[in-house]
Amino acid sequence: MTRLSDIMETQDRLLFSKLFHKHRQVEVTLNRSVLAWKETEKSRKRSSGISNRAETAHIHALQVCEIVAVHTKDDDQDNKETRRSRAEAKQTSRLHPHAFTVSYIRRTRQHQWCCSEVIFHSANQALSEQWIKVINEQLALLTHRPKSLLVYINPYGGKRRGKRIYEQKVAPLFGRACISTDVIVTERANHARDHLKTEANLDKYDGVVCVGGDGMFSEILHGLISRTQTDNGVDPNQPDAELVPCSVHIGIIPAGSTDCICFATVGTNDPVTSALHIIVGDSQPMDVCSVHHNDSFLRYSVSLLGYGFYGDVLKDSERKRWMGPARYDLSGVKTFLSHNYYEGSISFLPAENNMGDPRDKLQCRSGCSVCQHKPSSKDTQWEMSEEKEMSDKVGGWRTIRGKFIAINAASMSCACPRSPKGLSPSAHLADGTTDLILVRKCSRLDFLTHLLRHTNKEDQFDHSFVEVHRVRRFNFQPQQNEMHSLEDLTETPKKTGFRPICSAQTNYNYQDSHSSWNCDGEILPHAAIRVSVQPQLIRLFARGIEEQQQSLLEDPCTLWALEPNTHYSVD
Ligand SMILES: Nc1ncnc2c1ncn2[C@@H]1O[C@H](COP(=O)(O)OP(=O)(O)OP(=O)(O)O)[C@@H](O)[C@H]1O
Repeated sequence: MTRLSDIMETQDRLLFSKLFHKHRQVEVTLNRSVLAWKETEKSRKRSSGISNRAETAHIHALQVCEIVAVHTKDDDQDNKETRRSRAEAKQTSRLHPHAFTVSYIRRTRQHQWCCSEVIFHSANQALSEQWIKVINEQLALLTHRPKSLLVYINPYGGKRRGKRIYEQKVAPLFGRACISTDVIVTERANHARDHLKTEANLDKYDGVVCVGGDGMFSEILHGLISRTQTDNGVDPNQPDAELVPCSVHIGIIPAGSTDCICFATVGTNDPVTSALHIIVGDSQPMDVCSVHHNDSFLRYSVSLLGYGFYGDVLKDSERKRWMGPARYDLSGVKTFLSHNYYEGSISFLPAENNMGDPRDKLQCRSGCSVCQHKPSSKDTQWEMSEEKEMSDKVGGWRTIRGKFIAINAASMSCACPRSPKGLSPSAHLADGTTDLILVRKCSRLDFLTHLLRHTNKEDQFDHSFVEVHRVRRFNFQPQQNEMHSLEDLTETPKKTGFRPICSAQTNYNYQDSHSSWNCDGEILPHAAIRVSVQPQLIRLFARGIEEQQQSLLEDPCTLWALEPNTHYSVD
């Protein structure tokens, strides 16, 4: 941890002045990293012996990189104050009429951020203007901050509030941070994807922002990746092609009914928090799985690829769209009771041992060390050798044939408010791997126990019928023409009391005998697929989920260690 005092002492002061804040005189210091102010009046009183905590100073500080903007104070800002403080404010304004406002990020709760303000007054106009100029010069050095954004709004996502959310909560913040925007309100599904693919002049923008849910994010993802490959002459139909990373960042303003990608990368679904991550130019790399059937490209996935249980739930729920979000619950129960398993063969290229393990309890957090590991030349050779090996040989591809209730590939934890740990609690956003979870056929009760463990603290992989592998690639080939209900397994069928709602079929055809792949909420048209993780193919305006320390919530400036007899805080 860096101490605030170290930063204050080691970095050269850019500016130091006595200004007024909340009607008190304060000593304000700016250096490259920190803006800090100390109440001089308070410390004078104390040092005159009135308080026995004579040495105590109350220092407020904020990081320059978390300043949103600085500008001349608006006249109506004083109106927010109480009657008494309004009178004091009037007096301060009379004596020190020149003021500037610093807008900055304040952490509230549950990973949420808000935009707060601190106002400094001065009697001297030139001094006030100098402060604005020098702080702006420091902000201009933060070159990773976006200046120009292309925004797509899905007006029909979630509760149809996308446009209002953007106009009321996000646009004013972008305006304050002097970010210019071109806004497109979509007129049909795939409007944003097609516009990005062919028309958008991406050279003009530092980022693309989507206002909507996961479906809308997926449109932006597909449009941007496709455009980048076309511009670089890469054929996305080649399953082994190494895709070119997108140079433009993606921002997500959550306004859908499912906002899992936002939740997984920011830790909360709050439009203001997301807007602030965009403004400060946060950058979170993210792996993307490319999914192929033979030599044709199907889709990209960043969160969950699920065959069997999750595929069946999605397929069934699509028929019940009229029910709204409740359809997922009904289809979940129905699919659980149907208790189908599917036979097939899965081969995969395991990640190297130094890439961690899905059960190591190391969660992917902001600045994750696992995601910062760059593939070594050995890793690369390993990948190159993959086509030669289709055996069970240790160190190369492995093949498992069997009967599975579910096959899931989680490229991130897939945590959401309903399943706080997610499908694979230790999956990483950007380590170049996906966690392949195989749930073999088992009893209903066993499967229920496994499912329930997604909602509590128990290890959902600690079952004899579940195995999990961290992999770089995998292929799935379904067994032809077979589908069973587990009811049919015993030679003399037992009455379990659970009659399948969908009765087991006797006349099989291809469509009915296979499950479907649920690819980030979309059904894939083929069961036989090849999946390749494309490491860090995109970057989001996010920083991953920050570790939350209680002290940090109470006082964001405890980012730095506290000094004895000195209080550091942010208003
Ligand atoms: N103008 C539009 N009209 C109709 N559909 C649109 C429009 N713009 C985008 N879409 C589509 O709407 C779908 C759902 O949007 P979005 O993800 O924003 O909301 P959502 O409520 O989370 O949706 P869902 O829960 O159904 O995934 C997306 O797949 C997107 O392609």
